[in-house]
Amino acid sequence: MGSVVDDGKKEALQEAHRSLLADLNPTVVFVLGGPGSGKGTQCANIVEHFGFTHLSAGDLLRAEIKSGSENGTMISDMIKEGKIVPSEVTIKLLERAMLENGNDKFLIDGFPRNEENRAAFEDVTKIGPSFVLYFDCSEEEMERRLLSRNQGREDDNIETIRKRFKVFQESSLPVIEYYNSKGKVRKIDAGRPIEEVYESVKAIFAPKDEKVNGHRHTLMECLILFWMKWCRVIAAIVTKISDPMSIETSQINCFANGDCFHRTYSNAHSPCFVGVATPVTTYAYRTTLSTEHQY
Ligand SMILES: Nc1ncnc2c1ncn2[C@@H]1O[C@H](COP(=O)(O)OP(=O)(O)OP(=O)(O)O)[C@@H](O)[C@H]1O
Ligand SMILES: Nc1ccn([C@@H]2O[C@H](COP(=O)(O)O)[C@@H](O)[C@H]2O)c(=O)n1
Repeated sequence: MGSVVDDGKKEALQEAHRSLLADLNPTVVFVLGGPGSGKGTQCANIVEHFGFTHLSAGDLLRAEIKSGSENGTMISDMIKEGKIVPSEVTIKLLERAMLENGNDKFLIDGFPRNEENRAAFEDVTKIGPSFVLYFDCSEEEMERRLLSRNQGREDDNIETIRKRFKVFQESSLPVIEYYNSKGKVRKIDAGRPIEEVYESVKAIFAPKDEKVNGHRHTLMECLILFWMKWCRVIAAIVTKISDPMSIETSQINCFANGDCFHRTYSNAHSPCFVGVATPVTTYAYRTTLSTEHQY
């Protein structure tokens, strides 16, 4: 046990860390879903393509046990029982990991696991998630995955798995419902093969700028085409005035029909279709408002 002075120093250091983190004001995405729903697997993909840092609360707790910390035994006992470790411990680990890493975009996987986790994190760090990625998967499928995970985890046995499912239903789902009531949940059907799940994940993380720029660029193309066709008509009219016999009907037709411009943007799911029509061009833009992404 530390002295009062040591405790005071630790508190001051903790406060300094908090204020640094608040200044950093990182983007945080909470990644939630039942045990074995594929959170870690998909986080690895997101890290690779979207520059986030993956922080798994479970991994941090397991590392804390290995480090020989004074909380090690308590954490180990909780994990074996599938119980949720007190927020204070997990939040300190998360804060430290965020500061040490230095990135400003984090996927926080497996946290908040209950209402206490959620309220304490927001209260202490003053950070709210940009959104919550929720991997929805049946217990049957999750059980199958966990029993064949083979990573030597002490909690991947049928007895503990059942306890973890119960904790997820009773404590974690209400957190997802809380964020859903704030419009922050992006729900993914996680019962599909890894690549298919990632397609849905990707659609959520794809930078909006890319879509906006793509949109502008296409509109610009439309305007250029439109302008070029007017130039050709004007040229044809001028030619006709100067030499009435020289014009070919194709010069007029190409304006009316030849280069109708169709461009669609789509990514598979239920599309919302927005079309803008001009006399000579049709510009079509599809955005995906996949119902899957709404909780
Ligand atoms: N879509 C999928 N289809 C089949 N197997 C999958 C899929 N996603 C992940 N898996 C496999 O299932 C197991 C559990 O996946 P993962 O560790 O990503 O889940 P998790 O949600 O992070 O679990 P936990 O909460 O217990 O840490 C792993 O062996 C992984 O390879
Ligand atoms: N916020 C959290 C996250 C995890 N735990 C404990 O760790 C176990 C394993 O978590 P995974 O996300 O790696 O599956 C979990 O069952 C809890 O015991 C926690 O307490 N709090």
